[in-house]
Amino acid sequence: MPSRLTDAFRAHPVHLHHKHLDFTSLQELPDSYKWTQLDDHAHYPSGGAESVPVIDLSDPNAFKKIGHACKTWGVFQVTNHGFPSTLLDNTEKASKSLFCLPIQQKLKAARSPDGVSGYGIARISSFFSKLMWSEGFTVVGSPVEHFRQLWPQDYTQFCDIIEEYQMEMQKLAARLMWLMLGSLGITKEDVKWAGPKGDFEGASGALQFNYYPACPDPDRAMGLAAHTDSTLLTILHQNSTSGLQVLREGTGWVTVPPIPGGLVINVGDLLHILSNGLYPSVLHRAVVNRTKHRLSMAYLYGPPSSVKISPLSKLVSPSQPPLYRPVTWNEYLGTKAKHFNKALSSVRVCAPLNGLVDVNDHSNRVKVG
Ligand SMILES: O=C(O)CCC(=O)C(=O)O
Ligand SMILES: [Fe+2]
Repeated sequence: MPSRLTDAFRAHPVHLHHKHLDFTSLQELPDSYKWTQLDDHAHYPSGGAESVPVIDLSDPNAFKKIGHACKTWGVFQVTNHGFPSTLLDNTEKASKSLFCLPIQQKLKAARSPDGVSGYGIARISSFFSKLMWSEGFTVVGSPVEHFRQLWPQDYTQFCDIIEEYQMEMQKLAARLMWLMLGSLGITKEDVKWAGPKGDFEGASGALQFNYYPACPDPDRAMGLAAHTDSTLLTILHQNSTSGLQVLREGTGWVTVPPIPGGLVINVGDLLHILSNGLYPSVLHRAVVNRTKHRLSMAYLYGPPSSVKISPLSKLVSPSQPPLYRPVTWNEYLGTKAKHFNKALSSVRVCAPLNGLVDVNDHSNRVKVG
């Protein structure tokens, strides 16, 4: 499967040059990194009293709380999720040591224009005229090829950590899928592609490490511009520096504070489609910090490559017609590579019925070029 996901990216090359990545040499924010209000959603206020729900997975009411969080926020944090904490620590250490390598070393593992794995700037950079204050590393499938270039002597220990991380994340993602779908009344019979054991056997994930160095002028810089994820769901671990923000209708940007051992769960575009628009895929971004670096690790979870994702039949009725046409993950990634934040509207077949707001129509408020 990973090779199929790789194919989707190969079909939609992104030509980015990676030469701006030596942040350590920059004492001042260059103009090419200075974002204005027009470049993003800077005109939305930050703050507000509301906060993203935190849900303890050992709480007997977790199920109900997840459904409510998905409907009203499209994002929540989980604690007591059972993901091994030493594995989180070791993976964070591995990615920190990756980003701390000299730039020339990191560039040996640079992502090629038509590739998906490797080191480089955010793929969404091509939609913006300004550069983002971050660097990234993506792993799809085995990391061995790139890790050998980064750490010729001791790459195997890093590979072991990452492979275990992918395996554990896949298990947690399947569990979260059922909690999120179950809240909509969806059972294993309704999702044939979840496989006979209901463990989403053929599903797969990409691992995205993001590093945001301390920035001399954080108020004018942008770590990662506003976007939704092209996934079913995303599981994000962040280090102790805050920076992730989600856009809350009527409130503005809300910071998702790091909580020790907590994981952030986002509804992605494909779960939005599957839920026939009931769960919004949350618009989010990362801002940067003057004195502290920030690190995040996102597990981007998607369906098997052959599966067409469309609104689940239980969620469709004459009064709730399907809002989206069926798409595979690969097709959707292609649409995203072309239309970015307008991708969801481009696969929509039906306008929301009277009185229903299309929670994901960001097209009128996102500048994409
Ligand atoms: O760094 C973060 O908190 C956000 C990362 C993110 O949104 C992504 O990798 O898609
Ligand atoms: Fe994201």
